[in-house]
Amino acid sequence: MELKYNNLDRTKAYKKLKKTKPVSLKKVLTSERVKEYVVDAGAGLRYNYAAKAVDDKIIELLSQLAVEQQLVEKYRALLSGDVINTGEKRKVLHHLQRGQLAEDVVHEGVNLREFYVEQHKKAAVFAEKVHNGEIKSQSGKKFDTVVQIGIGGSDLGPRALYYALEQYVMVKKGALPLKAYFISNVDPDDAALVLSQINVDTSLFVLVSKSGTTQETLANAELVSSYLKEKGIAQPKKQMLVVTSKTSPLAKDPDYLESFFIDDFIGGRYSATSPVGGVILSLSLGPDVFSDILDGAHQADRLALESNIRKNAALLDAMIGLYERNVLNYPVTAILPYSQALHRFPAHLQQLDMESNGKSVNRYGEPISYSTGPVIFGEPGTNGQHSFYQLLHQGTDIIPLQFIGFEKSQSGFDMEIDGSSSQEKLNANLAAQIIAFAKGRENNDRNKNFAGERPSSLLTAEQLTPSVLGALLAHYENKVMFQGFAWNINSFDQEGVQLGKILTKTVLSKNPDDKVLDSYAKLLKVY
Ligand SMILES: O=P(O)(O)OC[C@H]1O[C@H](O)[C@H](O)[C@@H](O)[C@@H]1O
Repeated sequence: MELKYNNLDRTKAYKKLKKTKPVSLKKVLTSERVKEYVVDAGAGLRYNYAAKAVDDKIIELLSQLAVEQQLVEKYRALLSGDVINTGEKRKVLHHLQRGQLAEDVVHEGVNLREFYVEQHKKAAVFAEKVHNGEIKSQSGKKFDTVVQIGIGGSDLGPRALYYALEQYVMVKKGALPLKAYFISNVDPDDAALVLSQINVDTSLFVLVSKSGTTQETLANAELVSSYLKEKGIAQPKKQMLVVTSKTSPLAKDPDYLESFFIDDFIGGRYSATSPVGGVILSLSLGPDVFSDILDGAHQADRLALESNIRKNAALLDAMIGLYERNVLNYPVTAILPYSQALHRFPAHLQQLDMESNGKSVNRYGEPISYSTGPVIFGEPGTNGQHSFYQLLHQGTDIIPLQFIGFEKSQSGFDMEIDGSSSQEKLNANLAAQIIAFAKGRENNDRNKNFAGERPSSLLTAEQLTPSVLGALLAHYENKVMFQGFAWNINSFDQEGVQLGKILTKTVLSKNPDDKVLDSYAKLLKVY
């Protein structure tokens, strides 16, 4: 099928959506709807949209929009290796890291699925050798710690996934194969704190940079190397692994203990299921756990091919999000996991969503006249309830909410206090919030009045397991992708991060040609 890339405001369905009347949650949210408005999101994850301000008519128009913008067809084209990242003229192949859904993608004579599988296997074999003591530290000891040095996509996804499963693996395996730490910020206090907490003699370091040129990561690698030398480790690179692309300056250095490769077709924020996440997660949690994450992600990727919007959780979530952004004009979306293990997951989604869809030009570089990606933020519940929920309930803006919740805890550590377990209390809070936001409560005292009509969705599963986590990760990646297609933007480049990098260089050269920049640099004692 021939693909057409049209701006959102040129579609018929969008014009019809603009004319629809808002749906009242107080009227439509029934217990039947809670049971019916559910879609399988893969690996036991379910997307419940009963408390979203949509009805059958709006969903039908969202479905028409998805058809008109050829969203699933564009996803298929992406899977087949089309150059979807038009800005950088690149294929977009993160899905291929976790399984094949289209014909082989061959680039310059290389079957890329085979290349990705080979790198995953290499990471698994390496991790096993570290775990069984075949690969030891320079002083002949077994490694017990792994530290990732990377930033942005080379940090946020892997870090969020590690914390999401740390407890789960400790309970399942009795102990973590290796404990993981992360150094990302060029703020020297970040590295200092991590280094003060570990035994460097038994620590492996994973230097992760797709480009191999990121200032913060290279500075931290040097900082760590010199610290290791100070601590008597003669060859720091022999305790360091590299994850990078084959074309990066880091790829050529044979002194590192081992190197793992990705390619230009895996965007940083989409790289958690590549060796960027795979090396540290295989070392810290085990290759079996990483493989289950890939499996869950693949299940979600497969479901995202479904053309019926009511059976395609990522597509439905994407289109409801678009309706909230472009028709209801809500500028922010909150991610609220009722799971402490997901405490870094909103931070990952901030990059995933905002770096992908924070764009003002279409894929051809032409200005667009409608809103694109929302501001994303979030914190786990119930902590957030005691922090910013005041604004969510009674603030002047309506902020759509994305709840995430699980029936069971990961640890099983719990007891009944005042007639309920802590897990029951957690989920009672979650259920209560959904209703409080949707239905509100009238009070003659305006200060105590809850207007309600604040929409939310709920992603839920029995437990946060590796495969559920993989499905959750892929669900959001695919949601962001579908929204980008619908807005006709390129979700896979990030030119917006460049200007700051360029100006930083001019400051560090101690001679910026902008006088105001010079004043700020002096104020901050850069020179
Ligand atoms: O992996 P690297 O090449 O070091 O890149 C790390 C990060 O830095 C860049 O500035 C981009 O904004 C991110 O998308 C990227 O993930």
